[in-house]
Amino acid sequence: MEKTIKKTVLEVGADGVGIITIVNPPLNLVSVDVFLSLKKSIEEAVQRDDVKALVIIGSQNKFSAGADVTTFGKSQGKKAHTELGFLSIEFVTDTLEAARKPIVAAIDGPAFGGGLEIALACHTRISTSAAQLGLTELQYGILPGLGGTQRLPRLVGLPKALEMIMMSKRLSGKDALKLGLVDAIAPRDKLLSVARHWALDIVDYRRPWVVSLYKNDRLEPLAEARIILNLARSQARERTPNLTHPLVCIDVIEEGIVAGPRSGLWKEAEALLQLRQSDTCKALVHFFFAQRATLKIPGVTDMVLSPRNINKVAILGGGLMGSGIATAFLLGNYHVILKEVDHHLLSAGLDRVKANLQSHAKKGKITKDKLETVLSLLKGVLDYDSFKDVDLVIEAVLEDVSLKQQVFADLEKYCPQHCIFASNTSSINLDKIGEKTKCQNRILGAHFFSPAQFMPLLEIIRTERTSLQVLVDLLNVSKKIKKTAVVVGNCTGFAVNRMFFPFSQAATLLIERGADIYQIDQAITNFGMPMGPFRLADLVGFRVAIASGSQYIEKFPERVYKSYLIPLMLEDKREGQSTRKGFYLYDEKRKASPDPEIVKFVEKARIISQVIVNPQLSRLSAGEIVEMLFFPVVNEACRILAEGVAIRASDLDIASVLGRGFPAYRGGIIFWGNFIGSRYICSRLEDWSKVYGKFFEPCPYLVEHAMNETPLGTETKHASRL
Ligand SMILES: C[C@H](O)CC(=O)SCCNC(=O)CCNC(=O)[C@H](O)C(C)(C)COP(=O)(O)OP(=O)(O)OC[C@H]1O[C@@H](n2cnc3c(N)ncnc32)[C@H](O)[C@@H]1OP(=O)(O)O
Repeated sequence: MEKTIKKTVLEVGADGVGIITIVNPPLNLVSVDVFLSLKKSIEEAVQRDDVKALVIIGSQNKFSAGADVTTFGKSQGKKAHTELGFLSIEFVTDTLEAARKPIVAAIDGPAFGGGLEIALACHTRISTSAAQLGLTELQYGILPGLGGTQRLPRLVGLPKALEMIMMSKRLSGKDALKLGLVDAIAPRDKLLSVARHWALDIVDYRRPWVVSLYKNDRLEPLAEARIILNLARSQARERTPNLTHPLVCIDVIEEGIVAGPRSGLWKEAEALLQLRQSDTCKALVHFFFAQRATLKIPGVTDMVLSPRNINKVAILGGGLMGSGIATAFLLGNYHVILKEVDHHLLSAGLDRVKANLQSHAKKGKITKDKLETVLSLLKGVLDYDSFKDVDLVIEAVLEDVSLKQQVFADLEKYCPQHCIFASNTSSINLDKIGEKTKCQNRILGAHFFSPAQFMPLLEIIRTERTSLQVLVDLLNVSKKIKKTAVVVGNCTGFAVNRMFFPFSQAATLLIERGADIYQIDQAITNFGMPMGPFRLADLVGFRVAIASGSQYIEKFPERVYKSYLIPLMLEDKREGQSTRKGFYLYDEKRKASPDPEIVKFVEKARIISQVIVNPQLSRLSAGEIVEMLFFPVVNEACRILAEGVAIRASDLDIASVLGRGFPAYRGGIIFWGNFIGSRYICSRLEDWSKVYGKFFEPCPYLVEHAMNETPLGTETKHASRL
C-alpha cells in the first residue's frame, strides 16, 4: 500500500478562504513531501467552487525555516519530482504563482530560504513584526533556488535584494515592511484574519493582485542594474576571493534582468543543482550544524539545572582585552564594574570602553539612547569595596601566574559566596591560577578573543573541580552576550591556542631554514585566513607571544620548536604593530609594508639556532606552505581529541573558525583534515619529522586513524576535567 504523507492541511472557511497550513514541526521545513502536498492542496483549492482565495500559513506560529539543509551534498536520485525545474518552475511558478485564485502568505516566526521563496511567489505577504525573513542560502554555499534570485530584486529593488542575498541577512517583519518585502504587519493573534480579509479584498479588486516574477516597477534600468551587479561582483571577490557561489548567484540575477525572469529561473535551477553538490556546500552545512551542536554538552545541558541570575559583572583589568570584554557585557545589558590598579589605567580603560561603544553607535549597531543607557551601567573602581554583590568576575590582568594567583585569593575575600570567578587567561593552567584559593569549584576559564566585543567565540574551560551549576551559569551568560561557547577541558593553551601554537612555530621554523616571511603570510591569506602568522604576531605583540610561548616550552618541551627570532627582535625594541615595527613596518594609518631589514634578524637567529639553510624552502609553493603550517595544527587538534579536552571534533571546527578565522567554507580544522585525508597528512608529517625533527612527528591518534583510514573525530568523548 502506498504511504500517504500529509504535510499540508487545507481547511475552507465559510467566507470562501482556503487556509493551507504547512505542518512539518518543529520548523515546517519544506521537504519534497511538503512541496508535493502543498502542490496538491493548491490544485485542489483552485478546483473547488467553494474556495475564492487562499492563505498559506505555517503551523505553531512558524511559517517555514526553508529546505532541509541536511539533504545538500547528497545524491538526489532520479525521481520525477526532483527533476530540474520541477519545484521552482512547475510548482512555485506555474502552480502557486499562476493560480487562478489569489494567495496570501501569512508569516510568523521564521521564513527562510525556500520558506520565504514560497511567500515571495504568493500574491501578498502579511507578517507579524517579530517574524524573521531572509534568503540565507549563500550561507550554505548554494543560492536561492526556488525563484528568490528573480523575485526578491523585483519586490525590493536590486541593491537591497543583493544586500540581503549576499550577506544571508535576516530581517524582522518590521524591517521587511520598510523594504516592501511584506505588504502589511499584523499582530500574531490577528495575522490569519488580516490575511483572510486581504485575500478577499484581492478577489473584489480592492487590493492589487501582484505577480512578483513580472513586477518591474522596482527594478533598475538595465544599464544601472549592470553597474550595481558589477559593484556586487567586486565586493564579493574582495570579501571571499576563494568562493564562486556568490558570483554564480549574481550571474543568475543578471540573467533574469537581461533575458527575462523565466530564463533566470532556469539558470537558477541549473546552478542550484551544481552548487548543492560542491565541497563548499558540504563544508558550510557542516559548519551550520557544528555550531548548533556546541549548545549540547553531555552531562551538563541535559541535567535539570537552571542558570542562576547574573546581574552584576566585574572585570579586572581595563587593557585591550578587559575593555573589550566589558563592552561585550554592557551590550548584553549587564551592570559592569571595571577595576584597575591606578587612576591613570582606570581612566584609560573606561575611555576604551566608551570608544568601543561609541564606535558601535556610529556604525548604527546601537541607537544613541541605547548608548546612554549602556554607559550608565558602567562603573570604574580602584578597590574591591563594591564587589560584595558581584555575581561574576572576569579577570583580564597580565599573563603572570603569581599575579593571577594573588588576584584570585583577593577575590575570594571580597566577593559573595556564590560569585563565579573566571579567568581570561589564554594559556595558563587554571588549577595553577586557583592554587591559593579554597573555592576551586567556582573557578573556570572564560577565554575571549580579541577584539572581545566583536569576536564571536567564548572558550569556556572547566577544571576537574568546576561545578556544573557554574558551567550552566556561564553558558547562559554567553548566550546573552551573543557568543558561541565551546566548552573544553583544562590544559596548557586549552583548545584554541594549543591547536594553533604549532602554526606560528612551523612558520618560524621554515623561515629560519630559508623560507620567506612575506611569501608565507601571502600563502596563508590566500588560503582564506584573515592574516598570516607574522602579521598576526605583530598584531598580538611580541611580549604576549613570548609569554604564551613559554607556557608551551614548559609543558611540551619535547615537541616545541624554540626560536630566537622574536626575542632578538624584541631586544632591538621591535614589539610588533604597537611600536610600528615588527615583521612589518607600519605607517600612521597602521598600513603594513615588508621591512627589508628583517633579514638581519633572521640571519642572527639562524646562527644561534645552528640550523642548516635549505634553498628549496625559498621556493615552496603556496600549497606546500599551507600544508607545512596547518598539518601540525591538525596533529595538535588530534592530541586534544585523544586527551578528551574537547567534547567532539566539530567543537574544534567551530573554535578554529570563530576563534582564529579558519575559513568556515573549509568546514573547520578537523573537517578540512578529513577532506585532505588523515593518511596523507600523517605521511607528510612523518617525512618532515625525518628532516626537521620531533616538531612534525604525528601523534599516535593521527597515526592510528591514518592506518585504519577512519575519519578523525568519529569517536565521541566527554570533555575531560583534566
Ligand atoms: C532551495 C532553498 O532555496 C534552499 C534553502 O531553503 S536553505 C535553508 C534556509 N534556512 C535557514 O537558513 C534556516 C536555518 N535555521 C535557523 O536559522 C534556526 O534553526 C531557526 C532560527 C529557524 C530556529 O532556531 P531555533 O528555534 O533555535 O531552533 P533550532 O534549535 O535552531 O532548530 C531546531 C532543529 O532544527 C534543525 N534545523 C534548523 N533549520 C534547519 C534546516 N534548514 N535544515 C535542517 N535542519 C534544520 C536544527 O539543527 C535543530 O536540530 P536539533 O533539534 O536536532 O538540534
